[in-house]
Amino acid sequence: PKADIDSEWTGNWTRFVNHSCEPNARFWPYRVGNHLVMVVEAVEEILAGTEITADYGKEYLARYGPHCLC
Ligand SMILES: C[S@@+](CC[C@H](N)C(=O)[O-])C[C@H]1O[C@@H](n2cnc3c(N)ncnc32)[C@H](O)[C@@H]1O
Repeated sequence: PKADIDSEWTGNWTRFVNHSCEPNARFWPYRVGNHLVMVVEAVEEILAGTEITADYGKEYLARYGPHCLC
């Protein structure tokens, strides 16, 4: 099943994760009991002060426009 998570109006710090074609983290779904949660998981060492980015995926970019700056 597919689900959309919209963080436009509420959320935590993860709502500020921007897209990158060379991301240092990824959105990764986990099921916790009956809940589907999305975690932000590092895919490489991220030094303090580095912007955390993730690949939004083709579907998002096709729908909302190419935000890719690389
Ligand atoms: C989840 S929000 C990310 C946080 C947002 N930049 C902010 O300051 O609230 C997603 C939105 O951020 C912007 N965005 C994300 N990645 C971007 C990028 N690489 N270049 C330009 N805009 C980006 C787009 O407007 C996108 O719809």
